[in-house]
Amino acid sequence: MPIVSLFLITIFEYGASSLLDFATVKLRLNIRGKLRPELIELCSNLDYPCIENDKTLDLISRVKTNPEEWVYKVFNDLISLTVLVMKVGLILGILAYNVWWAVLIIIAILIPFSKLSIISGRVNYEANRQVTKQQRKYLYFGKVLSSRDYVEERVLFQYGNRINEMWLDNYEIARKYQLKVEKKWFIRMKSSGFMTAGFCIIILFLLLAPTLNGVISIGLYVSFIGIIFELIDLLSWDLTNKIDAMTQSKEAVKDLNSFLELERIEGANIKSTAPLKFESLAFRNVKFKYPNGSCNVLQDVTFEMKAGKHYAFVGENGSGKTTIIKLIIGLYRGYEGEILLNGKSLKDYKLADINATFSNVFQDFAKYSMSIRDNIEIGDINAVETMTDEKLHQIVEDINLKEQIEKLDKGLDTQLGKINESGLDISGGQWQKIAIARTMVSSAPVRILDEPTSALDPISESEVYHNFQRISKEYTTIFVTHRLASVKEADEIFVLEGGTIIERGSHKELIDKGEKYCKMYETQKGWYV
Ligand SMILES: Nc1ncnc2c1ncn2[C@@H]1O[C@H](COP(=O)(O)OP(=O)(O)OP(=O)(O)O)[C@@H](O)[C@H]1O
Repeated sequence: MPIVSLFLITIFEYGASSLLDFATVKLRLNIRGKLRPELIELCSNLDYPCIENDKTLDLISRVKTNPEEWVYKVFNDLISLTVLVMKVGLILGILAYNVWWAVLIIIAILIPFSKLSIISGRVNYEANRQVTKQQRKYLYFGKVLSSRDYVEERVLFQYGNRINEMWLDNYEIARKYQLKVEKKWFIRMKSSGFMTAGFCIIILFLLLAPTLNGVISIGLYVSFIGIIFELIDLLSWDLTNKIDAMTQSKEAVKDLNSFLELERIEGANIKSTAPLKFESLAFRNVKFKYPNGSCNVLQDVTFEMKAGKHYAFVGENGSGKTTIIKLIIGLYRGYEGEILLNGKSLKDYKLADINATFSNVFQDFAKYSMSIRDNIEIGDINAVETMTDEKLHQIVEDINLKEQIEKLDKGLDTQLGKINESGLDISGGQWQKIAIARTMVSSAPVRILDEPTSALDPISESEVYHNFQRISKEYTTIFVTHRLASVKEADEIFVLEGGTIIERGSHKELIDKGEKYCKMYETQKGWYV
């Protein structure tokens, strides 16, 4: 019987541990499969100011680094802690049955040490938070040193050593901080372990007297020695360690909750399929300060735009042109004053409606490592299925890219960027033309181009402008530009300075006025004469 039992137990032990390994792998994969896609979707719905905020960025980066590990750890730590508590409880129970006062002493020691472990877990996770902050910096410098986006300047300026130093500085701060916290943690844990061991040994000494007096038998005393040493092992390291790990996991889950509570945009990633009929857009005494900024970058901005007209914002660097565009397309809602779309506050519109009303090309437009076709089609995400080659060919002709695309073996299906092996690397100006094409493909009634032709050669620039204006006749257009020659045709030009509109009118009116705009225009004209 004993041999058969031993055999069965061995088989069970082996089978159970293999089963547990399998279940663990499956659980991990399941958590990953559920959590990752949801996190990615939640990230893409984040309100724009959240993405610009330093603290939120750190939170996102912590949450995105192995979130499934933390969730799995909480589950795993909870099970191991339960097993440990049961073990300790059983040993204490045996001890209590024989010498109840020893158990009271042990419990009295356990309470402060458990608290210490909880504090230590929090400190450790806080260290993790600090390290992520530093990590974001050194990862950035690492990217500057290795990414191909920086390669030309890296070679030209030979700044490798300097950036390497910056990388090392930030890396060292993170490393030293972590080391300091881990040292403290080790000393704290070890000393509490030694103290627990000390107290347990004192109990053994105290039990000597009743043993010598015959109250406790020698056999029982010997088994107490075994039990107490087992307890020392569990209490001095395992239990405190587990409580610490559990607290860290709890903090990570708190982070996950804070991430879930971040402000999100209802209906982000959705574009209304039926764009609004655009009638007017008005700014009334709009003042605006960036969430992380110290002062207003827009001061009492007031203007009105009507459907079918062409408008332009001009002004020096930093005067607030792009900020106005960001407010128009609903990226920020924390402004003073009023922004009215068709007479109704912009804040009362769903983002899906705003998205369908405005299409724009930003100065720092994105370069997608996808085919030329996909790069253009995402400009009207609702019409991807119905987009015809004819329409796409017309657009590439309008942006002066037809000839170059025709020379490519795969034409519109040529992959751009470097993530594909056969990806084509195109020039800055060509990327810019593709970004402009995204606006042209869109059915939004208002088209915004923010500094759209900075990388274009003069011939392309004039052709793109000419074509853009020709095909945008029934649209309302808003240009932000430094090239004043390109805004001559605009119905109304707004001249910005220090976040305020200082002049407005047609090109002719502003030239006749002879003030800021006129001076800027004359200066630019002087370059060519
Ligand atoms: N995300 C931001 N957070 C804080 N301040 C910002 C942010 N973006 C811009 N600013 C500040 O707002 C002011 C206006 O910037 P904006 O980009 O609107 O100027 P701009 O007229 O478009 O300039 P440019 O002609 O150089 O493109 C600047 O002083 C800038 O430093």
